[in-house]
Amino acid sequence: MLHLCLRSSVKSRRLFSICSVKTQPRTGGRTSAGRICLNWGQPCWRYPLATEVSECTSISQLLYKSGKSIRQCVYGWLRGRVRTPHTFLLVTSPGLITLGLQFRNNVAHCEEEQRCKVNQSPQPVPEFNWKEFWKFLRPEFATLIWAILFACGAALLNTQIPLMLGDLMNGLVQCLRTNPACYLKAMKMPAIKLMIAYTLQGILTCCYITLLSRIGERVAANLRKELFSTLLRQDIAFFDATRTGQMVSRLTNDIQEFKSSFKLVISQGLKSVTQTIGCLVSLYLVSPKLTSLMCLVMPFLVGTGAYIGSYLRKLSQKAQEQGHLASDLITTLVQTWTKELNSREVDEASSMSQILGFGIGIFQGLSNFSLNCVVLGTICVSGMMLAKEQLRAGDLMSFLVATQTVQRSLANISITFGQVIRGISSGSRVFEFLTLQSNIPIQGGFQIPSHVLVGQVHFDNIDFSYATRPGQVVLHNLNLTLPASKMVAIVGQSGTGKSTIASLLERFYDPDSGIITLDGYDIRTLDPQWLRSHVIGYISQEPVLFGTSIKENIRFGKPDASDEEVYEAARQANADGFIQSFPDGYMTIVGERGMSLSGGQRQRIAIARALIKNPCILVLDEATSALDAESERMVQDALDHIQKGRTVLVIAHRLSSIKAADVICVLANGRMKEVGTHAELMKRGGLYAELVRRQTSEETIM
Ligand SMILES: Nc1ncnc2c1ncn2[C@@H]1O[C@H](COP(=O)(O)OP(=O)(O)OP(=O)(O)O)[C@@H](O)[C@H]1O
Repeated sequence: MLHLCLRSSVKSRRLFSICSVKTQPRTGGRTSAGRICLNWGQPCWRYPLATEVSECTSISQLLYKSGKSIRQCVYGWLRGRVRTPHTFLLVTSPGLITLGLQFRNNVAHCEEEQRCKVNQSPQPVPEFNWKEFWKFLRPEFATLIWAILFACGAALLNTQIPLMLGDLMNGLVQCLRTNPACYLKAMKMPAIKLMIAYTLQGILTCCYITLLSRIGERVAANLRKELFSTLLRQDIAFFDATRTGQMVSRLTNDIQEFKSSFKLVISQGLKSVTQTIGCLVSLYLVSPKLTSLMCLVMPFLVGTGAYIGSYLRKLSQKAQEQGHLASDLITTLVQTWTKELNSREVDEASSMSQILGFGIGIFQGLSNFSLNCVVLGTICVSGMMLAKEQLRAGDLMSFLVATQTVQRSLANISITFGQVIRGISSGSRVFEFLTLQSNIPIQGGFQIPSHVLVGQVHFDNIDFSYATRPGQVVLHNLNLTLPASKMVAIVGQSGTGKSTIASLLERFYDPDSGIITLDGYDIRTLDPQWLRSHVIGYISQEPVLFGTSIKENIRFGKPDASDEEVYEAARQANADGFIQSFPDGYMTIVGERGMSLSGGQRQRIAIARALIKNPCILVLDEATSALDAESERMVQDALDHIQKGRTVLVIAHRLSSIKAADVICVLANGRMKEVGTHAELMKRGGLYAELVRRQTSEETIM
């Protein structure tokens, strides 16, 4: 068995397309029938050469014939005559090896990024929802097909341009050798062809980039709108469990990343793959010998570059983290101005950045050096071939331009691989939120006609825990009745579940067991939107005002309210006086979250907002506890005034404000401990009496 490799002294130019040949030698260097092995490292493709080999008289003849045979095979395959993937693999395998290396590096890098993200938040990355993606892509599908066609067209033209350049050069050399006067004539046709190719390529590039950006932007805008309305439809339990930053990140970063990846995969990925394959075939057709040399060198160079690149990326990530640490420290120091800026973190960040700079310098220097060596090597080898007339000057030019196109395309494919993985992760996160279903619908259900609505509420054997803390039972077997048009107060120590009762009544959450009824109807059968916007008026300790005018803030309670209704609600809430005293009156802008108003003024606007919907049930959740004595008196006056004729649930810390309640319920550890009027509970001398006694003595001390 004879093994010959590329570095053999055989001179035939066609032999460089083969890596090894295995034959059965006869005597005297003659060969018998055998196989030629197209071998790139490991034995892989075998191409039988029985007839030709049997005619060979020497190894060199055999090699010559085998090279020719493979070339014929390539041409044959290109013309669709030979149905074998062997030759295709021969041409593309070095590229595939290179891509494999780069892909491995990119995947490793992305996995690392993923691990970092996972470390920050223990959420696993969900699966990409192709069905959901298709819903958004379908309206743009026709445009997408055009974009793909244009991108492939541009790529195919790119593969032809080096060959055209070669033709131009060959024509030119030929003309200068034979008859320099015919220079213009010789140049004309190839130059026109090239011009057409350049123009077409430019138009196609412009078309596919425009179309892709149109598709990307439309899909992203639709995703954003749909995601936003899906988030709005979620119940409060979802917002308890999800960080605001996480939602904002999905609405902005993830959609942005997904859009960029989508565009990049079509524009760069598709184009680069087409260009790489096309140019490799062109290279082989121009010179199999030079192509084989290139294919030996390139995987090594690109692979090494990819390894160094991934090391530099890691280094850059570390330098960035160190930079963040240093800037956090600087922020702290700037806030306090206490210490000298003489820290290890800052020095560490500086030295890491310097190492990174050194690494980048080495990398760039090495890549410039090696790529220039490749060009020089190609010119040297091709110079010999030129001298022996095995190659023409134009072929050399085609070869160099096509090699550069392949290099660029391989680099782009490598970037695209990483981007695909990042895009799929971002898309998965977006679609995960898009397909969320709320446990409590935002609207839909029965609405009790207003003429029969009396506002009697009953909590029957309620058990409840928050989903985010399933181990902590907040309400145990709670029974509570809010009689129609009466005032019920709930008191108890902090954290006993008072506000939770109000949240259950508004149906922000559903109880784990038990049932809450309004006029005998289970509130789960009622329309939640109607319940919140027409039946219940909720006034909390910290009212939320929007950064718009006072009038709009009040009207928020009833969007179709007339100006007169707004003024009437403000009068009932004791707010009209101070609003009129402002230069802009009802058009006064309240500032972000109402910060340009006092606490008492904010609270009275919130009361007016609750009143404008004329609710049948009023929930006052520590509505006056954040106010000073004067503001509290004014707000309390407003509250006393508006409570008449409504069912009122008061949650209060200041027990003096609920003495007049029809029923006072004392809650401890989520259980109802005492129920009665102020007088009854004081007489009983239990928990309520103890709370009153403690609060009175605290107030006396103050
Ligand atoms: N969204 C939530 N997720 C998880 N646990 C919660 C949530 N809201 C309240 N809790 C917990 O439920 C328990 C009852 O809270 P709740 O706000 O109902 O108490 P409270 O009696 O109104 O207290 P305070 O008088 O201080 O307002 C507390 O232990 C609280 O930590």
